[in-house]
Amino acid sequence: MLKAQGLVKSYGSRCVLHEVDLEVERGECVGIVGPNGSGKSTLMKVLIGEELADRGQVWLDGRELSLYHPKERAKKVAVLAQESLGSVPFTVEEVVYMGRYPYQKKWSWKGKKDRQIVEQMMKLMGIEAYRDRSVESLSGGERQRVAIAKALAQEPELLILDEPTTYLDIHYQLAILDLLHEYRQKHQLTMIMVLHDLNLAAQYCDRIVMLKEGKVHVIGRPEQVIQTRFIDEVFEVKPIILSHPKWHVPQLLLSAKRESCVSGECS
Ligand SMILES: Nc1ncnc2c1ncn2[C@@H]1O[C@H](COP(=O)(O)OP(=O)(O)OP(=O)(O)O)[C@@H](O)[C@H]1O
Repeated sequence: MLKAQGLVKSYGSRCVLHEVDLEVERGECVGIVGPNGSGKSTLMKVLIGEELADRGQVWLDGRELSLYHPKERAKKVAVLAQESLGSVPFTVEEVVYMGRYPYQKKWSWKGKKDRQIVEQMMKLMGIEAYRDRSVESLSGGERQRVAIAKALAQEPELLILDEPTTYLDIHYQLAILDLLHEYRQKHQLTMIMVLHDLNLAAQYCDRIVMLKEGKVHVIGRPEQVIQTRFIDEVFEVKPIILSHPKWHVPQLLLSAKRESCVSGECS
């Protein structure tokens, strides 16, 4: 579905992506993890053509990304950027309709299919009750669900999400990732998502790419990547790693550096 080869990107004299290669199969979910400033968002931007790489190439469905007309590309790829909606003076329903923009024809705006899909996505994300509310009046978590509904209304083949669980409480983190997982399986959707939470990445991603200073440090299945050694090398943290009792994927237990609390007294 997506192939990137030899991506190099600098801002001024600072190189933030060094020879990054990535291949993502159709229907696969790939997580991008790494410390702050390691180049995750920059990689996302290069993969969707929002930023141009200084070197290297990206192919989408076998065709070089730059050869796609923006509207044609938007039918294939939807993006949920960080803070993607910000404060916009539109209603929830209007924003979800914006996801249908790539399908807009001159004389047939808001056709039956557009209406059906917008309703379906609002229902899926549990935001129908807010349809007439201004997006500005929503909480961060509610706004995030509107942004995901808009992205899915695009009916993409590839969904790229930059920290989709930002602002979401633990209930909605799981609810949204479960919904996306289910939707992905039903529709053979390919997903690439930046996640800060390594435990969620291990549970929801088929493969994980761990970046360090703009380079791919390790790539593989969760059990190949979520290892104490790599986490120490990349994040400078030595976690305890356990196997999830239900899903048998690695899960991290972080240890505070201070002495632990014993019988309620913290030192
Ligand atoms: N437009 C820009 N101009 C200059 N430097 C930039 C620009 N965008 C990103 N950078 C720098 O590139 C580096 C990588 O940034 P990027 O946003 O890709 O990191 P990230 O891994 O997504 O970080 P975070 O986890 O904090 O979101 C950072 O040092 C950042 O300051």
